[in-house]
Amino acid sequence: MALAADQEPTSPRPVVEVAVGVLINGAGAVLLGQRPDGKPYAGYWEFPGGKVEFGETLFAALSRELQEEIDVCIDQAEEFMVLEHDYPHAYVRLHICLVKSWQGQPRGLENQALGWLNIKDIDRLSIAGFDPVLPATLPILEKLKNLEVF
Ligand SMILES: Nc1nc2c([nH]c(=O)n2[C@H]2C[C@H](O)[C@@H](COP(=O)(O)OP(=O)(O)OP(=O)(O)O)O2)c(=O)[nH]1
Ligand SMILES: [Mg+2]
Repeated sequence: MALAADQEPTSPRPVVEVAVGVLINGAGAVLLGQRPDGKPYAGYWEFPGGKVEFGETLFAALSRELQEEIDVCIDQAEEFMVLEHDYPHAYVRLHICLVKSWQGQPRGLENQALGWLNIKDIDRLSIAGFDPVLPATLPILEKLKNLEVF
């Protein structure tokens, strides 16, 4: 018996692995960037990062992306959480790392705005000037509220 179109088995969507860096400074603030024009969800705030390339370790991908996007060289990274999200443009798996030590002053190399958000202001994103945030970035911010910073 033929299956109706909406019952046909669908091939799984490829998973796009993404390395995401949460830079935390000495004042308990995290760095967000605004997605540049031309990318899906342009204008939305996110943590710096991007797609892991074939054969790359997570740390190598994170180091490369943060160099390319915000011109910093990271000294270390700690795994913080992993989450998946099904966007219309891609099914992504985000590997989120905390970065507490880096070299250089962050600056937007893709003409993107950057800003430091104090963890205490996570419930006031709009007032703090970080609205809208990417849908899959919100659970990261939720978990950061529970972080014992210092
Ligand atoms: N960097 C980053 N990506 C995120 C976050 N939240 C979230 O859903 N994403 C999604 C959006 C994208 O689909 C994907 C990251 O891809 P990207 O567009 O940053 O990739 P990329 O830097 O390699 O950019 P490109 O070279 O492909 O243009 O992960 C986040 O907080 N940071
Ligand atoms: Mg990126």
